[in-house]
Amino acid sequence: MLNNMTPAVSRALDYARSQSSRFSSRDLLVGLLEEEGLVWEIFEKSGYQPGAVKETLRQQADAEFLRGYDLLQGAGKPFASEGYMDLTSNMLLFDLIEADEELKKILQETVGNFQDLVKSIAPPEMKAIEAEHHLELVDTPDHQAAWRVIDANANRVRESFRVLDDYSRFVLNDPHLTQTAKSLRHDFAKIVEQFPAGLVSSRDTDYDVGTQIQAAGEYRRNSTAEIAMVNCKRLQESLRSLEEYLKIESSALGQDCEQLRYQCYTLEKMLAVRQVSPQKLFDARLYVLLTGSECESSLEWTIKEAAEGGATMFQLREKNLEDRILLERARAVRRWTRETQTLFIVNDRPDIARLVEADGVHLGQDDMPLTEARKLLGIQSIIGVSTHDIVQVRQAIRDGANYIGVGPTFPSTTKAFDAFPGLDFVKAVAAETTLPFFVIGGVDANNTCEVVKAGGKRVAVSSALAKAKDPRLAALKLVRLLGGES
Ligand SMILES: Cc1ncc(COP(=O)(O)OP(=O)(O)O)c(N)n1
Ligand SMILES: Cc1nc(C(=O)O)sc1CCOP(=O)(O)O
Ligand SMILES: [Mg+2]
Repeated sequence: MLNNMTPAVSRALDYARSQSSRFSSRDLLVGLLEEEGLVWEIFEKSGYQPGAVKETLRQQADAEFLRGYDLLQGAGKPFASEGYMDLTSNMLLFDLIEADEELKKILQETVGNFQDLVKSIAPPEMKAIEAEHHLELVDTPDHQAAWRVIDANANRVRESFRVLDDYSRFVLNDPHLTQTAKSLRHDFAKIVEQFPAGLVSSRDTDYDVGTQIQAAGEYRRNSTAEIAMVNCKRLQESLRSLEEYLKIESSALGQDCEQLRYQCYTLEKMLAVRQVSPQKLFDARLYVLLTGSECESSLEWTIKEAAEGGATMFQLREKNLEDRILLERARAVRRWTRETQTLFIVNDRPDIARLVEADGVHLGQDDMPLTEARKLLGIQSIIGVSTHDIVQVRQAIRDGANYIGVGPTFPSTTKAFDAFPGLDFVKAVAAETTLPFFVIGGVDANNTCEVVKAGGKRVAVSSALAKAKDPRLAALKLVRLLGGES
């Protein structure tokens, strides 16, 4: 075996030992996957679901596998000739798969690309894999104390990430947020992989004066949303503490924690925006964009009729009015939307939205940036963003949009476009996020079924309602096609 092992391998070994004194190769592999670091990433890149692999392995009978100690005897041999000094987690993975036929068979039978997996860990490609670094554990009382703090906070960070992962996945059901939380968790695992191998020895729970002290209310939460927010704060505080105490050991790792903390603020913003958005936004199916001069009849009548037919959200989209007239019109629309108990969004203009106490503003890619508009309007206002590709969708989510417009889907008589991302874009957004999104651009009763088939649950329309002789009936039809109640 190579002379030393990296901290990740050492922790995997600790895990295997904790399972049984006669631990098996399976326990070692589960230990490597428990790290959620390099090995996890290798599995993921090879098309496996590492969490599922871990569960499959756990369910196997222990007797089928080789003894872990036997396997460790020769571990890393193929790599030693390449000049490697330490046994790293990907070397151990290679040895496990090479030596244990049972493990190999299970991995071949599990969904994923076994060939890719083997290729990515075979010795010649080793140099392409990010090297693991690790710090020395300096053995003075002060350093030991610092490492105790670091170890405790690393555990808090891992735990909080797990809570946020679960919230994004099981409460919000959101692929984009789940992926974001997971990728931050993996970034953190990469930082932890660089901690010294003997770190667990600085853990001293028996003498930890904090284990018996509980803050009042620590066991009481009122909602899953509160749990998520509390854990966002806990995560940030723990990262801050890590950042400080790591400065004694490695300024680079301290900076990594700082960067991660900033990314966690973004995650918090993305989660918080779901919680403050009014229920009416989640319930909205039909969103109507209106320009006074484009309405077949008066703006007031169109709003009231459309609301009777089931439209629950209106946007005042005036492109050519002087500010005084726009302000006056926006005030009137605010009155009518209050009367109909519908949401009112002003297009393009956060200042007008604020003055008339609208529910929010809609911003295009060339309008004021969302983050600036948020400063004017605050967290309680709805801010929607137009998106035309998936990169813009991801950015809008990161910036804290309450909803997005997704289009143009079909040719429109209201606005001319050169390109149409169309229904493929709708499908991509539906697979990416559970943030409310409105399919827009030429949507009417003739194509709403296609929108629904592509995964759209909400539409934003202009001419289909503004030009309708009977906006109430037109709204009713669209809402029915969307599968909602009118
Ligand atoms: C719901 C919704 N989606 C998209 C738009 C378009 O906004 P933008 O790209 O800024 O274009 P204009 O409407 O300002 O011409 C929208 N208004 N509403
Ligand atoms: C203003 C606007 N923005 C779009 C976008 O895709 O960003 S589509 C669009 C026009 C919507 O009107 P109609 O329903 O009459 O086509
Ligand atoms: Mg605009």
